[in-house]
Amino acid sequence: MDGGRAAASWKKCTRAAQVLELVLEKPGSSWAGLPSDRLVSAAHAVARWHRYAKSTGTARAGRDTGKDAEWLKAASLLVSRTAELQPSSLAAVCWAFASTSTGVFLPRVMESAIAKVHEQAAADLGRLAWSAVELVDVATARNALHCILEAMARKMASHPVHSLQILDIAQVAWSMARLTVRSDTAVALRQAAICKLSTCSTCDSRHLSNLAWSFVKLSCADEPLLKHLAARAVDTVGTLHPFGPQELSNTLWAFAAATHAHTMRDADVWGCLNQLFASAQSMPGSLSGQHLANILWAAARLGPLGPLGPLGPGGSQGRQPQPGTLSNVFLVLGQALVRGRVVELAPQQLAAIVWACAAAGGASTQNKRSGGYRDPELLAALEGKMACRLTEMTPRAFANVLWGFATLAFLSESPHARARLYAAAVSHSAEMSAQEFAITAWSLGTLQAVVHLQALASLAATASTAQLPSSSATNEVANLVWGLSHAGLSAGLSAGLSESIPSPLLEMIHGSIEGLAHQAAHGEPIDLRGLSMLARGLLKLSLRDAFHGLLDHALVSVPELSPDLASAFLVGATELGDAQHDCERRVWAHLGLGDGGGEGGEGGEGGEGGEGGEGVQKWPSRVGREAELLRFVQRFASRGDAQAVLSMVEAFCKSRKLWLKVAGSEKAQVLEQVLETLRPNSVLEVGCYVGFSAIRLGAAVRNWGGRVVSLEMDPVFALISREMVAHAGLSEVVDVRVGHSELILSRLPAKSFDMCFFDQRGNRFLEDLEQLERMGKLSRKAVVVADNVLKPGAPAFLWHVCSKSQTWRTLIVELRDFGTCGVLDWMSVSQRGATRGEPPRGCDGSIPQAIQHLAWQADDMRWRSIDYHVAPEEWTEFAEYMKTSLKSAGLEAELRDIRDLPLMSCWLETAPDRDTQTSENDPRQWGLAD
Ligand SMILES: C[S@@+](CC[C@H](N)C(=O)[O-])C[C@H]1O[C@@H](n2cnc3c(N)ncnc32)[C@H](O)[C@@H]1O
Repeated sequence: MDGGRAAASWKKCTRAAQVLELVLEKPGSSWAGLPSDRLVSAAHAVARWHRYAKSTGTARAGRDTGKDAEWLKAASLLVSRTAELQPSSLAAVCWAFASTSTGVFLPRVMESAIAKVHEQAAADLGRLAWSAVELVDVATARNALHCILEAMARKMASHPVHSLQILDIAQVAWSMARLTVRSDTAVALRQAAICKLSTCSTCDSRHLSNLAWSFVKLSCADEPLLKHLAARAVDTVGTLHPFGPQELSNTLWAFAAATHAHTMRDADVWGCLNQLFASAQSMPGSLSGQHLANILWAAARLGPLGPLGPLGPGGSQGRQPQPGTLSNVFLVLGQALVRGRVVELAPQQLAAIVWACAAAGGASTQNKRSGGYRDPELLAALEGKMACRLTEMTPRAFANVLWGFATLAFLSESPHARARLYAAAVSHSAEMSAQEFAITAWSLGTLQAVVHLQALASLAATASTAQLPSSSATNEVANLVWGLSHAGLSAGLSAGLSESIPSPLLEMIHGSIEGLAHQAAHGEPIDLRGLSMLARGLLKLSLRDAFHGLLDHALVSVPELSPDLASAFLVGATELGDAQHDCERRVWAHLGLGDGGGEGGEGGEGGEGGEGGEGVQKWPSRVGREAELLRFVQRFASRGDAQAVLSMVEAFCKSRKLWLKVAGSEKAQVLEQVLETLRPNSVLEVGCYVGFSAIRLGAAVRNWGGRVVSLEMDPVFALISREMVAHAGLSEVVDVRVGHSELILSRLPAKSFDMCFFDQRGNRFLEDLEQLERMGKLSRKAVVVADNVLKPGAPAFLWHVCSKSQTWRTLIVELRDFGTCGVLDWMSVSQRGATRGEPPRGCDGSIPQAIQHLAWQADDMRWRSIDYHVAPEEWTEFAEYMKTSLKSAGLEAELRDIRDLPLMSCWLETAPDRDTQTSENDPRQWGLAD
């Protein structure tokens, strides 16, 4: 408690203290001789003293009034005299009993007080309501409160609202919220509160926080109430009654939980919340674990557009965040937790904090994007505490914790601890709601907890229909299906898994697909991310009918397919090979893009005719500059001249001062060097974009009869690439395939690759590499070249190929990125089949925490660069941070001068050992024209 308030309370309590000493400590005091009104005053004084001692935490009284023999004597005397007491005395005695833990006497006096409820003044009704909460029997408490509310309603109807005090309103509303009593009186009370708040000059912070908390709990905190509360709260900050820890925690919780606060975005309300967060940051040591949990939850829930603004880059680059920012709230309060408060947390509070950390940047179960506050020390502390309380966690807490850990990509370093948490979550899944069940499936899939996912899948087989998502909840169905499908994929089981899908789940999937038409007809928003997850999940589970149904319905109901969804459809359409449904053509037509050029075909004839000419493709506006690039190339590079196409792409970037995400300049030299040295016959590229590097790879391997497969998840880019490749005269060498690597790697023709170029999202590098290895799609001495392994980075992949796996030998080359004002970057060149020395000690196969953290930061930065503009200086700072952090993990560039590149030829073992010589150059294996 702060000094100001303590002093004020002290003054009020001086008399109470005197009475206490006089009455309770005087030996031989005779209660029986006191008249009833004196007894009531004494009870009042004792209660006041008790409350004061409790709230200040001072045990000055050194006594627990609830057990004090003298007080108990007085209390029982009061009970025996209830018939003599006036209504207001009855209310005072109830209040005294409720305040002094002498609840055993409360029911009788309350009964008498309720019998005279209509004679009570408004202030007494407030006290009575407050006291009713202390009744042990909840039904009796609710009945009493209903009587009090009725009396209050009458009072409000017959008296001017001004006659009520804020305290009376707050007490009644608080009691309703605590006892979950719903009544129309709540609305009248809210109006009375608004009226009082608009006229009173200062308010006690306790009343404000109680009003906010209670009306939000009663679901009737409307916009005017929140605005008035915020205005009074701002006046209160800095007065004798500033917000203490409990008031801060309750008020911030209430504003975050009130749906209006999210939509109204009122500058005054935001200003008030900002001040309250600042107060919380100024007193981390006074906040209990519960307060910290509430405040962090509120900070996350108010979202990146909230009073504290978006989660800044501070956390992701090891910078100290600015005061008054969301990152700083998490930093300051997170440190308070790590420094000892975690031990106080109940399981639900632990779960709320993990959830808050993950949701802080705007991630939700619908949207896993950048952000989140990922402090490994805090997460490890929370996880450690949770490990001791697993049996007390509710199913909801498990779902929240797993979602948080999956979103923050936090895997405990102890496989044992991890497995215990997952197993406990699965064992509680039978009691989970549909939403929790679906989120748990998604989380276990993301965390790659294959064994536990399989256990969950078998539980889904016996789950009650109530537990499976309703078919209208597309997002939940998608989370569930995608999560389950991930178990199959990771375990290499995808085919045949469809048989183990329980029929209620199948019905639900079909129901949700059929619901699309209804959603579209009623103008309800369609969750495209959910649909693409569902499409990928169905494909991986080989649920052909459902996939077909989804495709058919989506083509009718979704006006614009997202690239992700369209590419999943195209992968599936090719696989279904269903001429009758003509799926592939319909998807391309839906994208407004002719027939998509077919597999490895020449693509649509491009731009010789110039803008608007016949046969010219009309590209979607989102690919404006890529379409312009294609027209530029078609216009200025001679057809069939691959080198000219490459030069024109670079010229286009220079002339337009544009940065295109292509591996040009020094990065191109690394590719050339590997190609020349290794002369690979079969090359796989993941991430084709506009085909720039695919053309470079194709032009090289054509010299020795090799082939290139290049994967692109965005169908429109894939089509542009095909046109670029065709213009370069390489359609017979380069096969551009549409699809996300997650889906398409397993669908590539049965052959192995001598060289791979990874240029997709860095955090997929490792997953894709492991999948290729599992499927035996790499030749024995295959080389994997990976781009952007410093900026934004691919730490988990680097750690795997440099430190963990014994089968890879890696050279890291430091160079300048193409077109970003020369920001530093790394490319890695890893060769398979070369054994290195002993594995690092203690290496049990799990990714070290420091690497996991860097991987998450890399992903965060990548998303930020997609969502917002990231300036070159910020990239430079990030690259430096990554470099230092990777160095601490033992990962460093060995080749720093691009002129030393020829040295690579000594390092690479040439003439890769090929496993499948026979089939490699059969064009039919590649889906290319003969
Ligand atoms: C950096 S660009 C590739 C540039 C290209 N390699 C070049 O140098 O010309 C990355 C591309 O990869 C695609 N992509 C990202 N993740 C992918 C994945 N998992 N599978 C297939 N394509 C992916 C993106 O759509 C994007 O077009």
